[in-house]
Amino acid sequence: MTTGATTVVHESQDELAARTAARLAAALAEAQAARGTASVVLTGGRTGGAVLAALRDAATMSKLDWSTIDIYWGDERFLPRGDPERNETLARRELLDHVPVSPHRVHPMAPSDGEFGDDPDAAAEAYAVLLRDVPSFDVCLLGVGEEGHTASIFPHSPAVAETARAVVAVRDCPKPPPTRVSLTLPTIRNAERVWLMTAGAGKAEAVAAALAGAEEADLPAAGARGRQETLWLIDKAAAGEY
Ligand SMILES: O=C1O[C@H](COP(=O)(O)O)[C@@H](O)[C@H](O)[C@H]1O
Repeated sequence: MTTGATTVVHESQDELAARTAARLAAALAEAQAARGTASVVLTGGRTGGAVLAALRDAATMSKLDWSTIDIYWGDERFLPRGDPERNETLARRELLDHVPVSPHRVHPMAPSDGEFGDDPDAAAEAYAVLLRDVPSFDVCLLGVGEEGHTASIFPHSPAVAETARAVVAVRDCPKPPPTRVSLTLPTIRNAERVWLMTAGAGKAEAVAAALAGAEEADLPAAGARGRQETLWLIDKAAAGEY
């Protein structure tokens, strides 16, 4: 259930992307000022991609030391390296190829032609091992699907009920591609700030249900929240304001 969440409604998807990019740059700069490093979990999807593209252009970007930012993913489509459908490919195209990140601080989930071969369980387990050394994420960016999925946690799936593992393989997804790797809700809830970002009238029903307190089994996005902050960053259409 979504409790203690704040909703910020933007005029349009473009404004949502620009304002969220500036908000993200500020949050990461704050973490760097406090600790010398920062960490962010990226998401795929249309809004996620638009935010990354906007971050490239954000005025506040120059305040960031990209070399000390650790970059993770909330979910990945289990496809070959470089596949255009991979969330990693999207993030590299929209942002990472354009900023001076440290390659050793970029932590993609394994592709289906990587070291674990075509075994999403092994890829998920390896990512969980990697995360054992990560006390908490500063910011976890998430998208929201029409049916309320977030990361690759779909309604009434084994992933939404997972409480023991940090990362799981996801099979038979209703949205293609069918095989994915995803953080679980307990891992997402360990992030300091969780920002759910979505736009368009097609998302209005899911947003309204989540904010009204839907059960996470029915609507996984309703179970995503941060330790310090939970923000729903949406446009007017997703807010049901036409
Ligand atoms: O499949 C996915 O979809 C969601 C939402 O995408 P959108 O295009 O409807 O904004 C995304 O957050 C997730 O990372 C991705 O794998």
